[in-house]
Amino acid sequence: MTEAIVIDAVTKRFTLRHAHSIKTMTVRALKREKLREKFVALDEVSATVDVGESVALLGVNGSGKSTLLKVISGVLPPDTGRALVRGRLAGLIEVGAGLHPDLTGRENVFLNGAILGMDRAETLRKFDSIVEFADIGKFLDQPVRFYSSGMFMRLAFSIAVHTEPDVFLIDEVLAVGDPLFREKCIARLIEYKNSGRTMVIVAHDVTLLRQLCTRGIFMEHGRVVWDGDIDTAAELLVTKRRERRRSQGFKVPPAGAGR
Ligand SMILES: Nc1ncnc2c1ncn2[C@@H]1O[C@H](COP(=O)(O)OP(=O)(O)OP(=O)(O)O)[C@@H](O)[C@H]1O
Repeated sequence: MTEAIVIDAVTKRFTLRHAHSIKTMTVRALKREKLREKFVALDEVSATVDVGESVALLGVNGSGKSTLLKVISGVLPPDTGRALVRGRLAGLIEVGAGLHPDLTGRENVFLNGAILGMDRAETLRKFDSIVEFADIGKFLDQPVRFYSSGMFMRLAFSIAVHTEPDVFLIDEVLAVGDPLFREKCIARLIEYKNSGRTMVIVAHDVTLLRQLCTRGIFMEHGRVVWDGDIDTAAELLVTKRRERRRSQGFKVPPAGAGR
């Protein structure tokens, strides 16, 4: 099998600042408390994804999923280790990622298309199809800053999927927008997957992840704790979420009672 993505011992640290004003800085300094500290968001993460695989990244909030996708996409450089991607890459990593707020929908199709590797001729050829799928109608010539979050996502998704990427990275974007469009995106992603391309998707919706992926990577505190079948990864997520809610003082129904 050829590898589409290689993640090799990736570590990423962030600096957390505890003081954001001179006043709190002074108070903390007088109390000899730290003004900042290093936080490890990814801790020696390694994994490979073969061409044609659809992989779900799961974990409770803050476990490092988005950071890992950003490193894979090249948006964020790792501190140590490396991530390699083979072929054309498209990432929907933050809502509206790649769209410029001051440009119109039409202009963004060309700009974002180019960023994602399409030349003008290819964008022109696909333009009508992109606009039709995005269903932004009369807003096409409005700056995208006036779009609703659903419209924003529809356009970003439509451009990205029309670039026919070899590797598609998707972070939570399907949580935005109306249910009909979501269904349309899911159908498109299933088509994409069946065409033998590679996808890594982050979502909190376990049913969706089961629909799209057979493999799940479960992350906790920036480490991979499970890399295997999606059902085990999904079970882990349900269990960890329950534990987290319980530790926060919420009453949690027993396992199996309405996930
Ligand atoms: N730019 C940043 N500066 C400082 N800390 C950051 C930054 N980006 C992420 N973090 C921290 O790194 C940790 C991992 O964040 P990340 O967004 O990767 O988690 P996640 O698993 O995707 O969470 P969620 O499910 O909430 O999206 C979090 O504790 C987050 O606060």
